[in-house]
Amino acid sequence: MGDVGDKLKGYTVIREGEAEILMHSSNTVFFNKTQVNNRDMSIAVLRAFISRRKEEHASFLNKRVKLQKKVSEGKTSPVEEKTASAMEAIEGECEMPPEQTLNESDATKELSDLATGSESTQTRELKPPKVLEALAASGLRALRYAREVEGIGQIVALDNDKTSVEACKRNIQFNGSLACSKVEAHLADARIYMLTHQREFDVVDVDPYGSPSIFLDSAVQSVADGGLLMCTATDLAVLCGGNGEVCYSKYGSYPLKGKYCHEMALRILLACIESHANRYKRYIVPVLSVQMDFYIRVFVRIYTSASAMKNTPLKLSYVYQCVGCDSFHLQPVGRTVTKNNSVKYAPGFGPVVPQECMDCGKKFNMGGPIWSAPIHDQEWVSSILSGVKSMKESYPAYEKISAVLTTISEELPDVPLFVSLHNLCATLKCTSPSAVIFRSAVLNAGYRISGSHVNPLGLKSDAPMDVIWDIMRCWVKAHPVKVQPADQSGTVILSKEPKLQANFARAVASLSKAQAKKVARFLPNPERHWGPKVRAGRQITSKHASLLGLENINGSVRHEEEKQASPVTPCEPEPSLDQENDEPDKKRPKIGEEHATIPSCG
Ligand SMILES: C[S@@+](CC[C@H](N)C(=O)[O-])C[C@H]1O[C@@H](n2cnc3c(N)ncnc32)[C@H](O)[C@@H]1O
Ligand SMILES: [Zn+2]
Repeated sequence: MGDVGDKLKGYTVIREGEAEILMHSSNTVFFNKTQVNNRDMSIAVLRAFISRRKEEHASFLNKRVKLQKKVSEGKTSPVEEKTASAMEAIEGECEMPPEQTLNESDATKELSDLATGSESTQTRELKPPKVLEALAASGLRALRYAREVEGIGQIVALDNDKTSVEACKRNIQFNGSLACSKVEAHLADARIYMLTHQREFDVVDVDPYGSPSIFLDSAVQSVADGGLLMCTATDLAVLCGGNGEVCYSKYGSYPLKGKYCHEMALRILLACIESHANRYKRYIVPVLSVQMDFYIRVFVRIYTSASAMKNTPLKLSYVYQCVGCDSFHLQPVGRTVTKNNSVKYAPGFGPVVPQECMDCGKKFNMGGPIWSAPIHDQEWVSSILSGVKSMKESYPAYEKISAVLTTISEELPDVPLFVSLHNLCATLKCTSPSAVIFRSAVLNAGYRISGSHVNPLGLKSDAPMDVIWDIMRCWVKAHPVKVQPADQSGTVILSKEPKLQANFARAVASLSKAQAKKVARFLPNPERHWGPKVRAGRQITSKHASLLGLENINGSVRHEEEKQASPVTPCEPEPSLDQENDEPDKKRPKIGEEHATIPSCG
């Protein structure tokens, strides 16, 4: 007992979910308790992945039995024969990637799926999923996966920091025999490890300090076919347009400042992962993409198919955003042309906008390319949400993650980005209609509308911008504004007569389901300073203190290091919570109109 007591001297035990870690008072290994939301959400997705994988495997076996029956009866078409032999080759663990054993042009999607299913779905026996936690720090996440996710297989936890790996090993021991049998920790550079373990992991988790960009190329190669890549980015200031060139150099896309910048950040990250995957004839299918607290996190499945990869340009778009009125328009990167039953790929027609904004006459900034296809799979979202609700007690961050998932479940899946009601009103300098009234006018005009999980004031709609402005013109007719200078965007917009007569009568569907059921959608932070932590081992400066709060840095400020660059540049959170009648925001400076240097989100 004395020995154990001595060994634990200077440590405190931190418990999250089922796992416990030892944290030394010197706190040299990274730990941020605010990431409980991130870890809970990942556990929820992992659970859904495991059950989905079982269903897919059962369906694969079923289809294969049917196909084999057809083969033995000699009733197969040429495509089915090829599929059957491809499946045999897969079972015989041939070296060739499955998609190369098929003639891609004539194999039907379903049959090709049968032949190219994930390695684990290809064999009779479904092995428990192997997980890589590429940037593990204390190992808390890996330990929670091991202890809380039923049916999980081996978990490899990596870190390139010796102290972190030692702490991780100690924590594995501390969590008992189950943890010891499932989790192993290694000192390694994650990039090299992933590159030398190609397609080996059913799940790869990348949770870095700041940007994941340097890990993406090897991460997409390390995921098995049909496997899941989970990836965090905390560099929101970069992704949200604080420094467009840096974003371009890291992610290959230009961000735009605006109320939708957090959703744009998610879409930039997805486009970037897709571009790395494409290099290896792979492509992504997003399952869930979330912005929470001070970071974004995406969950995507990765598949291999040279033919499916040709669809990538159809899933990407540039974004034209007006510098005057913030109207935005998507410019697809590619398109398809169908001729005599054959599909050909071509560059997108453009530009989709004239030189001057059709609404206010100002110029456009062009951002992107972004991922403009759906960022969530709504079937997955429902099953993750119902899984979370059925195991409420096992999620320490239940309230937060169920609120986020509920809002996501109501997002229009096929509408990228959104308008902000306050922003529209700020442009026109008018009072704001309530969200319910505005939603009603959009619905009454025959369009769809939903909220957005990234912004309580964001409204997603398939209504074109001219319809949105017509609705606002009609609103202003009933709620007049003071005369403004002639060159202002709002004045130009209001000088045109609306083509559409907006109907503001309350529409039945104008309340979101969550609002109707009075389910919380946006929760305040549980504590003050619920934000990012500095890199472990970094000297704390008073700059960090002002960013993170004294509590989060144990009060240890080193004043002489004031000039050192800050590793964290958190993006300001949106201020209001489900407020529908607030005054419009002050307009932010526009890129291209003024020299905006603040790394804010909008
Ligand atoms: C944000 S922390 C990870 C937190 C952890 N995932 C959790 O949930 O608590 C990032 C970790 O990545 C490690 N790291 C940074 N670069 C790395 C690399 N190239 N290879 C492996 N680990 C790396 C750092 O030492 C640090 O411990
Ligand atoms: Zn405009």
